[in-house]
Amino acid sequence: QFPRQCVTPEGLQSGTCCPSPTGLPNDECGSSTGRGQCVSITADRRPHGPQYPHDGRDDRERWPLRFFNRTCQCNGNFSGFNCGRCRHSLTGPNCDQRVTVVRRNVMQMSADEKRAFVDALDQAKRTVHPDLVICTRRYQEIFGPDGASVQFENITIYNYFVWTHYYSVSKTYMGPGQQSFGGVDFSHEGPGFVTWHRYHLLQLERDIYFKECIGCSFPCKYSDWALGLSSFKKHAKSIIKEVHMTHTLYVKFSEEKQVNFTLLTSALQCTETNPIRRNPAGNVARPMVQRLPEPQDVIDCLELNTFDTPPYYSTSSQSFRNTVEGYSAPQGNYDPVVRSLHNLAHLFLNGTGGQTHLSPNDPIFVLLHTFTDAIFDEWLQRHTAAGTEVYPEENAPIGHNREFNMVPFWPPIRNAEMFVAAPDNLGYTYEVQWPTRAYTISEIITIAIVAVVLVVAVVGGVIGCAVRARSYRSAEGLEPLLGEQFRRYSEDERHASQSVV
Ligand SMILES: O=C1C=c2cc(C(=O)O)[nH]c2=CC1=O
Repeated sequence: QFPRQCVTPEGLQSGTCCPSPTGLPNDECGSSTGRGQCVSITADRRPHGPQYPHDGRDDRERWPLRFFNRTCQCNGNFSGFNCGRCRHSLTGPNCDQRVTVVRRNVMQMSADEKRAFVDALDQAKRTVHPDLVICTRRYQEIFGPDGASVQFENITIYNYFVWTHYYSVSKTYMGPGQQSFGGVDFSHEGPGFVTWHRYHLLQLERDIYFKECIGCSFPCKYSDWALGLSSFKKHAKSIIKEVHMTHTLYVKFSEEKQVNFTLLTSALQCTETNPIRRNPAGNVARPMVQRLPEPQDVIDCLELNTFDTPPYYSTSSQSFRNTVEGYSAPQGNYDPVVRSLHNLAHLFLNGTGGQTHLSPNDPIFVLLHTFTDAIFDEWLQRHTAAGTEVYPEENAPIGHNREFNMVPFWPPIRNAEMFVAAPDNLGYTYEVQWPTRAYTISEIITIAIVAVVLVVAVVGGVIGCAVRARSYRSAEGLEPLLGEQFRRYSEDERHASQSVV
């Protein structure tokens, strides 16, 4: 997960990763054209949350300081490890043209559109990442046995997407003969969950966009996993088939026991014959996960006002983040036996997609997480003003994830993409029909009573008016309008009707 140009023995020893986007000398971070400059990284030094009782044992803490302490800081609309790219939603040589893609429901796409989506993922599975390589060992061993053969590997674009998730959830290696620590992972069960995964999808979208399709776009697609089991059964086969990538259905990084070795990835040992497994609704040992979330669950979760709550963990109650992640009931109350929303959708798949260290191997992950992100997007629109930071820095909780996210958009590394701001600057929008809340029994009774009262009042009023009009007409009808017999008001009546000033 580092730029290929930076992982030379000299580059690692210098601690500086500031490549030039043009390849020209004296142009680190595109400084000659004002794109960016090479700066020292300041990582957040506040203590980790209590869920992670270690300090300095894991390369991922205060990322990426273990590897590099100087990187590019890009100016204005520029972005990327060398400031050679544009920020999300911008394109063109000067990064001043806005592009917005629409992330659509895969079930509403034509056969040709679906094929194009699957083909793009398939290409991504087979195309070596143009810029990034992965680090296959822990830092102590990064220079190799001879001190000069650095331990990095090429990886394809899709497998890089799998890898970043895998790396983020890996246990902390505590040393030979000691049990690895798995009490937290670095991308789930904490405030960074939705933002980490948002960036994860953006990264795939942008890598495919740049590699495959310069000048066009590759928006992620979603599938609505909150249909409930009965609707899902109607659509499930096609949902699952949509992303059936025939020649690439194998699992990378499959060995969880890797945590006991210093080798980080078993991909190197893993053959491409290890198939992706799916058995939706098939976990008979755990009936609770044989169902899918319901539309009402999404409605309830979107009503929670607070983004996250203490202890900023999988035990938080009344936290939108913990609820959409699926460790709380959809109404927000934490219950250790509950699995809902995103977690339930994963576990429902009952196979590769249900195991955190494997799940992105199954490309249905993209559809599942794009819908999770759509819920986050809707929550932001309903609960924050445009431009609001979900956590302004001074209010940011010190949860375990806050300290060491794997991607630099959340502390520790500050750059323009760090905070999740208004959705309109991310370059995509969603096309989702959000379910609306069904009325409760008491609301239905109240509405019925009010309706009956109104009807009675209106009907009564109409009848009353009609009767009065009739009697008036019958009385008046007897009198000529302008005849001698025209009825006069009595003197008393006339006085009574005069206003007193
Ligand atoms: O891939 C994932 C698999 C998960 C399983 C659970 C669970 O609640 O047991 N949660 C998961 C999150 C994932 O991202």
